[in-house]
Amino acid sequence: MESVLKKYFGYSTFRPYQKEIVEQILDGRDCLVVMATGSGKSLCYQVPPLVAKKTAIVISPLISLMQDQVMALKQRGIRVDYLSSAQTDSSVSQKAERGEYDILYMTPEKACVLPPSFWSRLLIAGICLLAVDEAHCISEWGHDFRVEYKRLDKLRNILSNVPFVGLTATATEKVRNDIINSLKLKDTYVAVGSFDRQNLFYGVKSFNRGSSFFDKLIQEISKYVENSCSTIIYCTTINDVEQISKSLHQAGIRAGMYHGQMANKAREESHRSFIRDEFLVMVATVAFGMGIDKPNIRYVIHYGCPKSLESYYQESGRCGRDGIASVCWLYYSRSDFAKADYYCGEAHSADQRRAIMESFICAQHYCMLTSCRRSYLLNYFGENNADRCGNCDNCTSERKENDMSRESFLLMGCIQACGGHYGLNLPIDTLRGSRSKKILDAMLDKLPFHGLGKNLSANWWKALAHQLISRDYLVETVRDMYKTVSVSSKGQNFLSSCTPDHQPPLYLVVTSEMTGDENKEAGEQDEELSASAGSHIFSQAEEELYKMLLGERTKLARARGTAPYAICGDQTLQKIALTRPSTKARLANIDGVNQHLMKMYGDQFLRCIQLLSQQLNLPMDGESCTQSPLVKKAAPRLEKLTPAKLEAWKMWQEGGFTIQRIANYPGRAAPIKEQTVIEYLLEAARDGHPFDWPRFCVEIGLSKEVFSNIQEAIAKVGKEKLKPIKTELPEDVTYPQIKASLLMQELGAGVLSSSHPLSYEKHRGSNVNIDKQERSDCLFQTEEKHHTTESLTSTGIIVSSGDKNGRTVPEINGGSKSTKESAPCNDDLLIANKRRKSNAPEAEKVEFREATESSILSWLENFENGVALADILMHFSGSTKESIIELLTDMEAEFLIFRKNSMYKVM
Ligand SMILES: Nc1ncnc2c1ncn2[C@@H]1O[C@H](COP(=O)(O)OP(=O)(O)OP(=O)(O)O)[C@@H](O)[C@H]1O
Repeated sequence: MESVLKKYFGYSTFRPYQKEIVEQILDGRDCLVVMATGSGKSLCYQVPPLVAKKTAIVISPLISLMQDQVMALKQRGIRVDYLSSAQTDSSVSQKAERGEYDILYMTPEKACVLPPSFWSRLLIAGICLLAVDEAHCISEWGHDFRVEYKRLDKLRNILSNVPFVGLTATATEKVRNDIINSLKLKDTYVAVGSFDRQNLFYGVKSFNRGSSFFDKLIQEISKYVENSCSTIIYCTTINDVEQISKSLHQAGIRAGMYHGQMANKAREESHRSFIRDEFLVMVATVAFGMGIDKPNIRYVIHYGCPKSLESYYQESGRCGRDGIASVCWLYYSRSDFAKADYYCGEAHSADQRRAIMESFICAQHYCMLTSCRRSYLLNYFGENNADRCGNCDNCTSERKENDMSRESFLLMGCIQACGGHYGLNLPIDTLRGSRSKKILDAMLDKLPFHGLGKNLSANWWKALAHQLISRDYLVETVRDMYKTVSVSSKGQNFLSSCTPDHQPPLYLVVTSEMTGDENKEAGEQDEELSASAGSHIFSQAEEELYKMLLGERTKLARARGTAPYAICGDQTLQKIALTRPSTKARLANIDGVNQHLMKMYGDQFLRCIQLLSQQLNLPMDGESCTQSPLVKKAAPRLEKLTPAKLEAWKMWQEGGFTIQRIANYPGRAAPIKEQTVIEYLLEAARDGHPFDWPRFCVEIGLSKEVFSNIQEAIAKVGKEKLKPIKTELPEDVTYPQIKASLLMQELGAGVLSSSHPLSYEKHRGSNVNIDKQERSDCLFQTEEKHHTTESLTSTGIIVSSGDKNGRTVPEINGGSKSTKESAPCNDDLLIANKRRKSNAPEAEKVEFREATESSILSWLENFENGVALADILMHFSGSTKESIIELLTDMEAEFLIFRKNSMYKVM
């Protein structure tokens, strides 16, 4: 599976859940996959056909979406096509029947009208799965119901033994059950991932439509365009789409339009040009939503409050799908909130109308929120999250708070006095002393609150009301088409502790609506983020190189008639700009570089990298930054390490040596302490050098349990001093373990994300010499457990020592001796032995083996999880180090092997 992943997609690791899902599908099990937008659901159905060498059928709701996917997959060397009314090539169907495709996309309409003979022939040729993408369309409870989806159950009878897979990014419990029932899924493996899109910044602003707002918006968008970043502006009306497009054109920004009243051809053309980066801004209605799969959209603007949080999540989910930090701003004005009637017009029943109203109210609350936006969004989808995400406007900006106890008392008191029968307008008008007919008829002018709030604007009071709603002092209830506002029990408690002269303090945020600064801050906050998607990880020259590479990729794509992102992703180009590989092997090892890319454009890329790097005076094969460039928070310091530290780090990270081996390395004048080696390594990690945390945790015995104990101790006594932390912990917890935990905490997202419970479950086994029990609960575990220590004792041992040049020289040790007794410096061999599959040859015979392409390949095949360079050198001791490395390099460039975490594996 991993070989397929690297070979076709260029990635060396699966994202959370992907591997499990692929395994289940390959086992023939039905699956329901509910994972965030952009989380990589497609890969779950794209990998199995390449592993099983049978066709995958994918049902997809939109022709344009299928065409995009087909275009991108073809660039990966995958045999793929689609069937729909738009398909002009009549041979596709026959080729499909002969099993000539890895993946065949089709619309639900097409799937339902294909004759039984098509399916029986395909069954004979071999089908490995039927995937239903955007599966929420099957449910009337979903926000995008499509009646044709309901008829897909017919296929279940025809393809009774083929695993069915439903995939969606938005599905409530009700919708999930609907999908399972409608598709007749059996014994379903349900994978529900987090909805959190960590790389997205969420922000909201209220605004006044007008030229000053437009000017600011255009300035903002220009910055993205200058940095070759794509933007989508979602509007709620066609009128807005046209007006904004016009303003952009007048400002000299090329932008496309997409809405329901455009002719099909014009819409397709617009979509096509955007996907191909022919223009970088798309102004659209929600018609341009589901399935838009351009990975490098950096900015999504909502111009007006969306109709529901579901659609907001879907549309903002088009942003940053490649995982690079991206920005979503929502601009709303109060007039948007009056659109409830308009949206309710779509309803077919009273229930549906209520559901639409409720969704719309939640979207309004999202707009007015003063607390963490991500937390609110995730809660809405039933997921708990920390109170503050640190990556939304409410978490990042310093908000001024004032004591608004008197105003809250007046507003809640007035709402209460009005009997809780009205929406917000009437109580607020009463407070502001209105003498309108409605107020006089209801005798609200007789209330003691009448006129007490006339010094503040109606919008000010509404902004206060929304804060009180979001803090549960007030509740909104939908009755038929109307909503009413009343005081909650929390609000009652507050009121009962108030007198007209005294109210307990109630600090609330002073929002821009309260200060009347609506347009002042439009888009200002993300200025830093918008400057350039990758600028924080680049030097100036590297940034220049990155932009040049983007340009070269565009040229290449135009020449091939495809989209630039289909050649390779922005993230891959970022890594190329950072590392500037000089050889095919180094280029091939970059995440996102697949075999097809190497074959088609490898030489061209290498020439271009070399030329541009020379122009910019950048050395080739620069230091790579493995801290994810996606999350802005953890930018590496990359300070210079002393030679001793750098050497230790290189031996460990690149050479695959253990800490013990480095401490006792024979080439050293005198051994150093293992603890010193650990310090060196931690320093390298802190300085942003690539670092294999899972292996490190295994080596220092930092289990999940120890890690959480240390976290608890830190929470209790702080992190300033080590001693108090140590005192809090059981005696066997070591200082290195504490230091490593502190550093992991400090480095944050990039490191700790891998401690997700699932990745912990996934990473079993170990490649170092610690006992079985210890290994079983390590925090980060990287390898499968194939061998126990016991099985090693029967193995013949080669003890390695090194000559002055660091070359390994084999020595013979008795075949029956225990590993532990036999050698202080045989860790590398232990690594290899432990990784060997149970059917691997029993004993190492001491021979001076020669390395050839085939001898290396056939030996590596015995090691499912790969072999470190040191092991390979030791095993093929009949060849020189240089010749072995040259061979490995060639094989890597040819995609015969691949290197992951310093281990070489057969592809
Ligand atoms: N294991 C991986 N490593 C790196 N990138 C990946 C991996 N899996 C998927 N991706 C990339 O993530 C991006 C989003 O993936 P994909 O289109 O499958 O998302 P999705 O979950 O189907 O989203 P949506 O529901 O919004 O359509 C793609 O550019 C894809 O190539």
